[in-house]
Amino acid sequence: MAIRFTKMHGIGNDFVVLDGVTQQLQLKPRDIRRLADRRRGVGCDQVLIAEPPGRPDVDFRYRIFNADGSEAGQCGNGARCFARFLRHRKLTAKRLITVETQGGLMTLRVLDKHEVEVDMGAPRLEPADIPLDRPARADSYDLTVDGETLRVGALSMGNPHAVLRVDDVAHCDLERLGPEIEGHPAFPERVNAGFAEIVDRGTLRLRVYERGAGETLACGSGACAAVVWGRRQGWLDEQVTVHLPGGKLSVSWAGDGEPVLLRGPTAIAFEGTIRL
Ligand SMILES: N[C@@H](CCC[C@H](N)C(=O)O)C(=O)O
Repeated sequence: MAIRFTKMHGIGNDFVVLDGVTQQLQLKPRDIRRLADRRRGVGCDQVLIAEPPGRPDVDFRYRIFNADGSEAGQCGNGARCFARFLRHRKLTAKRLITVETQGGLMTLRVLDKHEVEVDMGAPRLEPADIPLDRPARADSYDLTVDGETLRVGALSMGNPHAVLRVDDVAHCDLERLGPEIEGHPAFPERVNAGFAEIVDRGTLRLRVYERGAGETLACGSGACAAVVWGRRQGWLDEQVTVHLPGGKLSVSWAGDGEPVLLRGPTAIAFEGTIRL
């Protein structure tokens, strides 16, 4: 099977994006792993697929697969690239696009040639919605990792996130703690692990060890989760610039029950065909 693809990235979080509207695609987890393989395939953190919607009030179905072949409910950087891809491939001419994901509905707003803003919906804080194996909702949770107790925030942005506050993100223990938090038994569907340094009330530095992909250069939903947790702790204002290894994103959140807005650039790296 020969598949046309577009290789994109949002500040270095990279994607193989596929048109499953005009192309017949039936990909198995091993095909996703092959596409994502940086030596044997195209290489990416996530594979994104555009499909026809399952309901009339939505423009497209937006499917997200991690490099390890698992399917995810949300990808913020991917959503921005997805909007640009839909217009680039002439699948739509709209600037305001509604998509459905496993994690819920999202609105994508194309601001100019490169910049896209995504309405990520309201964060979900109940343990059952994350999912997190804890009997009651709390501001932070104790997580035992390697005999050490970590105090983390946990919430869902349509996908699960744990956020840990660190003093210096450049020298935090992400390589050791990232995989331990990702696979911690308290998170039955695994979790994305964010390491956040609060610089001031409007600035965060963040690194994310992503579920199913390892450390990425940026994670949009991770940036939103870190801002939500930081704001609920009283450390951050409504508008926050999040600095990630690959660049910066803008996140704004008015507070409980309100949607999180994520804004940043998108890039097309190259296009081609791969035989699976
Ligand atoms: N890179 C993403 C998140 C991708 C999915 C995540 N690894 C998961 O499994 O939930 C983003 O920009 O949000």
